[in-house]
Amino acid sequence: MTLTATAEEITAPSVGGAVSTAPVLTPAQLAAQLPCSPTAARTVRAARVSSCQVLDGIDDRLLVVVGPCSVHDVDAALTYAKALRVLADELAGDLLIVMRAYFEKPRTAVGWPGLLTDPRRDGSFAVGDGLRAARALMLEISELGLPVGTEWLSPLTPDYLGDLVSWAAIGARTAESQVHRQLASGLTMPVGMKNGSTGSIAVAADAVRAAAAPHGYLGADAAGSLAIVRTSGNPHCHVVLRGGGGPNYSAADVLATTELLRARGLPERVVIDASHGNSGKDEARQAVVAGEIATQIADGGHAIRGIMLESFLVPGRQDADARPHVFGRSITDACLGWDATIDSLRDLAEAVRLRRRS
Ligand SMILES: O=C[C@H](O)[C@H](O)COP(=O)(O)O
Ligand SMILES: C=C(OP(=O)(O)O)C(=O)O
Repeated sequence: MTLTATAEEITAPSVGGAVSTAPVLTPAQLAAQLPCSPTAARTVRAARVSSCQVLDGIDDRLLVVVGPCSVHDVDAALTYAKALRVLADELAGDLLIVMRAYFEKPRTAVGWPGLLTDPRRDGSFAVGDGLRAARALMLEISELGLPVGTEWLSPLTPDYLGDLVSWAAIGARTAESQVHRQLASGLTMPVGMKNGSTGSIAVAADAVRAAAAPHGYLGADAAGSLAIVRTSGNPHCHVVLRGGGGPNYSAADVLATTELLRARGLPERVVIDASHGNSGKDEARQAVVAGEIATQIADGGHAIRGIMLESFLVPGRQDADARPHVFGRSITDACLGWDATIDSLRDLAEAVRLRRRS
C-alpha cells in the first residue's frame, strides 16, 4: 500500500468561483433609454441644495427620509410616493421630506438582495431589468416633485442612478469599507454614514472624515469601461445613528456623538434612524422612537438635523411569497403603516416649530 496519492487521486477542494458572467447595459445606455427630464433634474438640484442647508443648520427644518424598507413592487411604491407628495407639501415649512427608495439590500447573512439585483426574486439576477425598473421609478417619483433617497451598495450603481438621487446612505455593514468611503467622496449628493452594525459611532465618524477627503480608485466610466476615478471629497457626509447592540437615539447618545464629531474636527450634524437597531425592527416601537426623537427636537435638540423612518402603505411585514400578498406591505423589515406615518410626521413638524421658539 502506498501512502502517496497519485495526481489522479487528488480531488480539488470545493472553493468559490464565478459560475457564469453575462453582459449588462452600460450607465450611458440606461441614461439614453430613460433620460433625466428637466422636471426631475429640478427636483434633484433643489433637494440637494436644501438638504445640505438643513444638514448645515442654515435651513432650520428637519430632513426626513421616509419610505419602504425596500421597493419590491413599483406600483405600490408609486402609490406611496403620490400620497407622500401630498403630505410633503403640507409639511414643507418644517420638514424636508425625501422618499426612501431602496433597491439594493445589504443582508446580515443571506436573503433577497433587492429589486435591482434580483427583480424577479427567483435567483435569476436580471440586473439589467432591475436597473431599468429602479431608474424608471426614481424618475417618476422625482417628476412628482418628491426627492429620492437610496442606499448605495454596489459601487457601480451610482453610475446608473446617481443623477436621480437627492440623498444617499452608506449602510451599517459597509460604512467601514474603504471602497464605500471612496465612493461617497465622489458623490454629488449628501451621504449618511450609518454607525457600524454593532453600534460603533466611531466607524461612522471615520467614514465621514474619509469621504470628505479626495481619493483615487479603480472604477468605471459612463461608457462602462474600467477607469481610474479621481474624486474631490464630499463635505456633506454625516453620521446616522441607527442603534446596534442596543438603541442610540437618546439625548445622551446625541451629545456623545456631537462631542466625538467636535473632537475630530467634523461638523456636528446628526441624523437618527428610528428603525433598525433603534427599534429592534418593530414598527410599533419605531413610532415610539420617532415620538421620543420629536421630544428631543422640541426641547431644542439643534444637532438633530434629520430622521429616517421605514414606512409603507400597510404596517408590518410579510414573507416574499406570502399568499395572499398584501399590496403595499414590506417584504423585508417591518414598516410603519401610512396612518402612523402621517401622525409621526405631523408630530415631527410640530417639534420643529417648537424648536424654532427654543
Ligand atoms: O433594512 C433592511 C435590513 O435591516 C437589512 O437589509 C438586513 O436585513 P437582514 O438582517 O434581514 O438580512
Ligand atoms: C440596511 C439598512 O440599514 P442599516 O445599514 O442601518 O442596517 C437599511 O436602511 O435598509
